[in-house]
Amino acid sequence: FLGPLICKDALARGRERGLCDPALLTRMFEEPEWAEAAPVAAGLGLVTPRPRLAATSQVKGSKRRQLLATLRALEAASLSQQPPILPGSDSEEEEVERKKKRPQKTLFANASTEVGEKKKKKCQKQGPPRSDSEKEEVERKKKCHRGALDSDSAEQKRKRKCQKHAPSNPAQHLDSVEPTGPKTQKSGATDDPPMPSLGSTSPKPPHTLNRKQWRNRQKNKRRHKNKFRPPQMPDQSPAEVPTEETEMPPTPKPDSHEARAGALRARMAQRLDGARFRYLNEQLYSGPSSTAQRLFQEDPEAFLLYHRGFQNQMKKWPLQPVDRIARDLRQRPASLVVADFGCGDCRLASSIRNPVHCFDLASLDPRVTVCDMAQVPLEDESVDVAVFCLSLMGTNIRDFLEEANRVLKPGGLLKVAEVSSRFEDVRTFLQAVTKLGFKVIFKVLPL
Ligand SMILES: C[S@@+](CC[C@H](N)C(=O)[O-])C[C@H]1O[C@@H](n2cnc3c(N)ncnc32)[C@H](O)[C@@H]1O
Repeated sequence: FLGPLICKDALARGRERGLCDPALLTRMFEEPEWAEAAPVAAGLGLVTPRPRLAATSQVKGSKRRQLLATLRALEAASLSQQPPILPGSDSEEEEVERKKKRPQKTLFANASTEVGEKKKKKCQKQGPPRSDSEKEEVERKKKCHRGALDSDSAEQKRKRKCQKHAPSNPAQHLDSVEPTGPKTQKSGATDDPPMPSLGSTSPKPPHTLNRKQWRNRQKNKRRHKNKFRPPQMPDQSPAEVPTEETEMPPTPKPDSHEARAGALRARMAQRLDGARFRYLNEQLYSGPSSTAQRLFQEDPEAFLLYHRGFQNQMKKWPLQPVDRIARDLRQRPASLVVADFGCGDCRLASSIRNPVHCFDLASLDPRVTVCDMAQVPLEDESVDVAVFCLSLMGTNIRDFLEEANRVLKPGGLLKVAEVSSRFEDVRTFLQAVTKLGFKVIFKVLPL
């Protein structure tokens, strides 16, 4: 920053023109990283997610194809075996019939075909020798079923989970558990004969294979959903897998996805604000102050946006020029009247005890007098200190300096703070200011 303190020379108030050429001034805020920020953000936001989505859908597609192939193989195996059903065989159909007698367990068992399979296998291992009596068979199966349930705590947990979710879609469970009505070995053998499980050798009538197919299909659907279907990216309609929707617990993935999306949106919004700030900044520097005044009058939002961007930039600076000016002024009498040209949010007025006239193109604070600082509503020779802190914008800065010269008392102080890149040649600028009637007391470069 350049911080010249320029003392007004009362004898040199001739206001010689043409010596403070705006062409000598370059623009603020042209640091390369500012210009590069927006493209970097666009790359992050638009390019990155695409390959990730494509890869996910490919994996899902291949897994689904694998599952379908497995399903077809299972169905083909069942059809080709067509084992004869034996009285008292421990088939899945019988398992279903037992489940029907105990509604809660039935709900569980049918909510998870995988669990049903495990139970059936345990029954086959643990169950007593088969009896010719249907009653004994039923009793044996009940015992077996209970034993399986008691011995597998993980299974019970799953059961409870399924029972918990069951009411959310009772129709599905009803359809799954009791497609043919009440369950007994007899009824299963007549109306809807039991089907052999995958590992079972129990003979089954051919016409019951459809049921087996149906069960396998349900099981594979559940497996597919539980293992491969991320909840945040459903690829099946609810009608296809109604129970799975209730079985799937919310995972942190959707939340983190939402959080990432939110953060990305915030970043993009911030980048967009930055781009709009740079655009407005360019407008302020590249035209006369009257154009800037019109811009903010027609679009007050633009002024807010400009200052939001300015504040964001200021946060990155190690030193706020306005704070440096305030510090200097605090070492002077508080009775000095100050005029802050381009005051922004009145930070200077808030930092010192002096009376401060605040001027800006729009108002961020009640203390601001909205005007073009090329013409401020002050009497000639009415202020002790005129301040331009990062506000020498526009192509008519000579007008601003002449206005400051007008309102300053003889011997008053003109304080200017600018980024050094604003000036193509600082010495030339100071010479021009001198010819306007000021005497350079000191300058700090950089600040
Ligand atoms: C970069 S900001 C600096 C604000 C404040 N001086 C600071 O240092 O925090 C520049 C300010 O000058 C104001 N400004 C620029 N040209 C102006 C003009 N012709 N008349 C009044 N204010 C102007 C802008 O609106 C803006 O608020």
